[in-house]
Amino acid sequence: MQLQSKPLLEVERLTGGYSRQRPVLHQLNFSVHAGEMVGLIGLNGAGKSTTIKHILGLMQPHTGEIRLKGRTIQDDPTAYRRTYAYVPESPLLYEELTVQEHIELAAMAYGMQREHYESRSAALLEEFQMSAYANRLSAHLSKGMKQKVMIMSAFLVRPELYIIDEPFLGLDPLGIRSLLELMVKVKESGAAILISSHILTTIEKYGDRYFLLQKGKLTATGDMEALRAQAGMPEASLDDVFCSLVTRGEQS
Ligand SMILES: Nc1ncnc2c1ncn2[C@@H]1O[C@H](COP(=O)(O)OP(=O)(O)OP(=O)(O)O)[C@@H](O)[C@H]1O
Repeated sequence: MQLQSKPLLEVERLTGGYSRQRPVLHQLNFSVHAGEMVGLIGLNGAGKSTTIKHILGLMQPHTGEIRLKGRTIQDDPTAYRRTYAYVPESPLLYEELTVQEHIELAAMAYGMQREHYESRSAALLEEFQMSAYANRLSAHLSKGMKQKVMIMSAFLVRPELYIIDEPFLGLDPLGIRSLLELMVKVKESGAAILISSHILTTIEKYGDRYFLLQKGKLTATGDMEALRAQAGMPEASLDDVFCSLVTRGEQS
């Protein structure tokens, strides 16, 4: 893949976390380009969600800088936030709103025109087998259905960057397939995807590059070939490379 010269997302020397006395992330440097899917991988507690919270602008870096399309969240908070859509690990919905109302809310937050929103939302509801539930209150949805609402809201607004945190666990097989197909489609149309997941066999099939986080530090980055080379395992799967690299990291 030909990478554009200017990355969409730039994370520079990011040190951050929940208290300045005990940072969780240490001097992270990475970038994500338009048209690529990057997998953020690491053991439980490695710092994946904390990294994502910093990128979303929910947490302030202790030191370092995060830029989306060249600007920080301080430069222009609205423009910064409209560049990405976020699918959280656990669905966060307003219990008293319906599926359709949630999707509408996302459209409004991103300033979408009504005609775009209506046709796209109908297509997404169909794709995720949710048309029959469009008017159901979110309080009455199953866990996977709630997750589908978050996914549909993100894909509705067609952002330049999708930030997706562990999406595969609550979804049924058809939902997973729909999500993966959509991810391929938006990537082909030039969007970037930063996805965090422990389901490495799936990530390996779709990812262009991977960032391996260990105890808040980036210990490996690159495509499968680069990771295999670092692990000294020329034919290995991402799963095997991951296990080998993290075991060495935990012992060091
Ligand atoms: N709200 C919080 N307050 C204080 N420390 C936290 C908080 N959330 C997470 N941490 C700590 O930050 C570190 C990184 O956690 P994080 O949630 O980023 O890991 P993760 O890689 O996303 O893990 P998982 O794969 O389990 O989701 C852990 O040591 C965790 O205990």
